[in-house]
Amino acid sequence: TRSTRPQRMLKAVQKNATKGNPESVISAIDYFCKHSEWAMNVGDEKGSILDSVVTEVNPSTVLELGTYCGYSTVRIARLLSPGTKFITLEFNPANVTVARQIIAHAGIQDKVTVVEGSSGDLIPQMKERFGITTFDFIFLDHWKDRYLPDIKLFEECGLLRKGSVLLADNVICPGAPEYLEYVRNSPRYESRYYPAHLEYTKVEDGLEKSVFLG
Ligand SMILES: Nc1ncnc2c1ncn2CCOCCNC(=O)c1cc(-c2ccc(F)cc2)cc(O)c1O
Ligand SMILES: [Mg+2]
Repeated sequence: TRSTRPQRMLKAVQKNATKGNPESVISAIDYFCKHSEWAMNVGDEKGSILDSVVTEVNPSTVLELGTYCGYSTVRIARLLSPGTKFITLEFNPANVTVARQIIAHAGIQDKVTVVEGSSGDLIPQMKERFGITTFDFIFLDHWKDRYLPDIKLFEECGLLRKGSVLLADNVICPGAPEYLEYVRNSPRYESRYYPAHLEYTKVEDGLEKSVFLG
C-alpha cells in the first residue's frame, strides 16, 4: 500500500541527513517540505523563534505536546543542557514510530522520551509516571482546541511554577482563539505574540509566549 507523508519524510531524512547531526536532520526536513511535500512541522521561520525562546529559558524540564514527526523535538533537544528532562507526547502511533526514527537519526534519542497518548490523559500522569514536579518550558503544537483545556489542566495539576514559559504554535493559523483570549486576559500570565508565517508558506501565523506569574 502507498506510503504515508511521514514515512516519505523519514526516507528523505535517512537519505539526505548525516546520522548524529541534528542540524542536517532539520535542514533535510525543511528541504523536503519546501521542495517535495508540505507538512505541519513548525518550520524554519517559527523554528528560529522557538530556538531563541528555548535558549533564553534554558529549561531543566520540558514538555512538548504534538510530536508529529519529531522536527521540533530535534530543534528543542539539540539546545538543551545535559540532564534536562524532556518529554514529548504524540497521539498517533504511526507518527510515534516515524518520530522515534527521525530522533534516532539525529542522535538525540537519549535526550527525550516520546510518549504515545493524548494530552488530556497524560498530563495528569506527569508527576507519578515521570517524576516531574513542574515544567520550566512547554511547547504546545497539538490539537488547537486542546490548548485551552490543557493549560487549565497544567494549573489544576500543579505543573506550573512562577516563571514557567508556555510557547504555543499556530495561534493564528489554524488558530487557537479561546486560548489566546485566556492567556492575554488572565492576570496569571504575561503574554507576548511573535508574528511569523505558517510553515513553508506566506500565510500569516505566529507563536504566543506566555509566562505563568504564579
Ligand atoms: N498528545 C496529543 N494530545 C492531543 N492531540 C494530539 C496529540 N498529539 C497529536 N495530536 C493531534 C494533533 O496533532 C497535530 C496538531 N497540529 C496541527 O493540526 C497543525 C496543523 C497545521 C495546518 C494544517 C493545515 C492547514 F491548511 C494549515 C495549518 C499547521 C500546524 O503547524 C499544526 O501544528
Ligand atoms: Mg504547529
